[in-house]
Amino acid sequence: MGADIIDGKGFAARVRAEVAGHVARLKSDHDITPGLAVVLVGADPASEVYVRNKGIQTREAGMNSHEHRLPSDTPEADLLALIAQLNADPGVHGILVQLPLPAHMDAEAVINAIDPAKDVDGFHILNVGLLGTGQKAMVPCTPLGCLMMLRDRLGDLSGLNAVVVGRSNIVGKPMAQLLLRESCTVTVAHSRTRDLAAVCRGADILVAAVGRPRMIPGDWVKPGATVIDVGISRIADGDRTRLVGDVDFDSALPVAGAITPVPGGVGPMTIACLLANTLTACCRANGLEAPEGLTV
Ligand SMILES: NC(=O)C1=CN([C@@H]2O[C@H](COP(=O)(O)OP(=O)(O)OC[C@H]3O[C@@H](n4cnc5c(N)ncnc54)[C@H](OP(=O)(O)O)[C@@H]3O)[C@@H](O)[C@H]2O)C=CC1
Ligand SMILES: Nc1nc(=O)c2c([nH]1)NC[C@@H]1CN(c3ccc(C(=O)N[C@@H](CCC(=O)O)C(=O)O)cc3)C=[N+]21
Repeated sequence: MGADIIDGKGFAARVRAEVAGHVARLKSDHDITPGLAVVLVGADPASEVYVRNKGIQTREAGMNSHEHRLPSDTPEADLLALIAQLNADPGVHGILVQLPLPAHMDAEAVINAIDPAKDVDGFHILNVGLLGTGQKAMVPCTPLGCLMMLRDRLGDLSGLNAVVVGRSNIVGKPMAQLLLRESCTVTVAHSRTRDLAAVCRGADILVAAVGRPRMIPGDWVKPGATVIDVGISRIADGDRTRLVGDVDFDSALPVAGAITPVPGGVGPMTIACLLANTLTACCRANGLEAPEGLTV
């Protein structure tokens, strides 16, 4: 026995192909090409990799990619001016400002300056409120990707015990909202949670979004549970480095029913969902129905 390894990389490739199909039809039927603008402030090497991958995959899906790189000492007013320009640009349907931002910037103010209809990260307060009240929202990419994998694996999620470890605005909280919408019984755990091991052992669905390498051992996993590992940490491995998740994969594998690997799990789905959200935003901006299955 042993868990099925959920192939996020393969799943993401299928989602991107589906997006590309819709993009081609938007072009042929309506002469519209979705456009995604990604803004990177500063030169964090990990962010550079993500932004480059996003650009490549955006173009592969047939969309226009607009990359804006600003120096780390850019005044906040200049970033807000760029956002205003992108908000007004009819060729830009999605705007993503890579986080974290430099400390001198007010990330909340920056995010809330984005036109909510173009907020493909789903971080704007309007989208957070729409999601929380069950209305049509832009849904954050990482939780959306996790939900797609869970639905694919489990079908109906209603009544299942879901534990989300982590309560950030970008992963933990929106993940909990989505699971609640699916009628799971949701527990959100965090750094103050008492007896996290016992809480995790009750989970039919365990989503780990903490950022502490391999903090969840196999004996915290309920036998047969579906484990979604969002965490990505770079650790030393001899004289090289490698990526690991929040879950200790080797000890969880014999216990879980299914588990996402790191890398190759949630990460690729995040980018695929960013493209899906850009397509959704573009359709809605043009008064067209967004394709089903690519959003909630
Ligand atoms: N695969 C992907 O596409 C993505 C991956 N990530 C990765 O996911 C991870 C989480 O990211 P993010 O949500 O932004 O992180 P944050 O640092 O914003 O949040 C971490 C959360 O983990 C909680 N936490 C910290 N220590 C513990 C502990 N010992 N026990 C239980 N909970 C704890 C914190 O609790 P408290 O609130 O009490 O401080 C907090 O709620 C990171 O590794 C990040 O790199 C992030 C985005 C996308
Ligand atoms: N506004 C904003 N939106 C984000 O969605 C956002 C962000 N800021 N800041 C940083 C985090 C992190 N993030 C990842 C996306 C893809 C992978 C990914 O594709 N990972 C590959 C590995 C990539 C590698 O090898 O480094 C994998 O897990 O297989 C990881 C992490 C999006 N984020």
